[in-house]
Amino acid sequence: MRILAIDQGTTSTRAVAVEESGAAQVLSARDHRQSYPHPGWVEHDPEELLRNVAECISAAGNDFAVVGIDNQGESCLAWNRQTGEAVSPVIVWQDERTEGDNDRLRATGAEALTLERAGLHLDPYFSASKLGWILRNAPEAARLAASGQLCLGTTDAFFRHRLTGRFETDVATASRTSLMNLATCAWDADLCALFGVPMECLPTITPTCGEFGAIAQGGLPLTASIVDQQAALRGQGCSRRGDAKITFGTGAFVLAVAGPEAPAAGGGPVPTIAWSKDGAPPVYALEGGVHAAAAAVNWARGLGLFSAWSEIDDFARPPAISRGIAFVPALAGLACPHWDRRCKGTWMGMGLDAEPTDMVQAVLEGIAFRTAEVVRSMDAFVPIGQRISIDGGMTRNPWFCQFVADCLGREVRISRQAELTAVGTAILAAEAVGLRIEPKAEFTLIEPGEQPEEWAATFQRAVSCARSFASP
Ligand SMILES: O=P(O)(O)OC[C@H](O)CO
Repeated sequence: MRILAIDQGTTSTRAVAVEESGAAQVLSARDHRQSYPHPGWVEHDPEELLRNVAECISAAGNDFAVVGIDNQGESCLAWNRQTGEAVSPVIVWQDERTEGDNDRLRATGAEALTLERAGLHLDPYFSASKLGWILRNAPEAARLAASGQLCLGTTDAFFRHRLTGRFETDVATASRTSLMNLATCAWDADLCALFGVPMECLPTITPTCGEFGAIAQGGLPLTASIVDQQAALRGQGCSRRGDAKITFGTGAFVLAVAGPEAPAAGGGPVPTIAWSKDGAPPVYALEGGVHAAAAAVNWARGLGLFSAWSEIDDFARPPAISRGIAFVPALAGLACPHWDRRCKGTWMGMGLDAEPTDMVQAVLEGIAFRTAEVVRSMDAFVPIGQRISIDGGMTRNPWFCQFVADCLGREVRISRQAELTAVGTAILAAEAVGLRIEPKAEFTLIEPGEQPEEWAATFQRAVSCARSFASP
């Protein structure tokens, strides 16, 4: 028995075959274009994403029991209900164009409503203000809305509509929009009105696994649909309250299982749905992200600060922070727990002796310090276990993993199992039809080393300086 997982992330789309043993093999992978049409705007071409998904499914063949698909979270778009044709670009989760809209809503006191109902504060990260923006700025979307022919949704709903003919989204992805009531798991009329999103344009909310129809090309049944971060949480085997994982991808996302009750919404870490099965109450999670992780490292490489990855998996000099050099990786704003969009990436403390290597070392350290800051902020809502599972491309860097463990003051566990996001998606897809995938529990454990307390304090000072530079 093999399950096909389609991992549609921020930078690429991959088809992964997952065996009963959890063994995962990447069958095909396609990158897509990132567009930055204005400062702070990030877009994808919906047809390119869909083509990549369809090509990945075709290339994989038909020798699978079922298919699951995971998506890039809050990224969203508008399309024509009749033709399925997109009438807006995909506005990506990193996009900041609705910062002013969110500020204006905050000034009216609307954040009390979003926190109470969706568990989310006002921020361009979540889909709602982006969908409202599309309706106000894409004339074709407004025309279709007037004639009852507009679909608004996250990328998963677009793929599912075009692939299976069913206009549906899953409850975990819906919990990232700020339009869904976190307690009832239904679209909320007041939230929709607040953001100017007509409720009738939104997809039907389904559990994360179930019978979601057959994929038009090839006829394989789609039985799971979920946000990639939640899929990774499942793939890491996190199931008890406090079990947590960090995926170091484009961004670094910490998710912790909260259990059958939604964690309190405080405007720092974000309560969210982890997954749900038909008929059963959902499992909640708590999330906090560092919005530029591998994106920051790639950016540093693009600047010419290093060329080969092997150059940054060990450093001759002691940590940059111990030498007074810090980098705040706020290249896409400073997310949890600050939610300060104006703050930008900032190096501090360099003298004439500073070298490119010091700057990259500070970038890696900054990502680790920020991640530890996120975990600390989550601890107050859901006590996080003493062992945290980590995955993602950056975990191939042993120096970085040790530094993360030191900053967290916790043991980190790196699975030898590859492709955990796809594995999590496949586990859910299999469960929907009564099949089981049981990955082997083989890990590398890294014990935390002692880290002088003043390093975290120095980093916090750097964060404060970066924030006050942005908003004096
Ligand atoms: O596609 P990734 O792996 O960068 O993850 C994106 C997150 O789900 C955004 O919240």
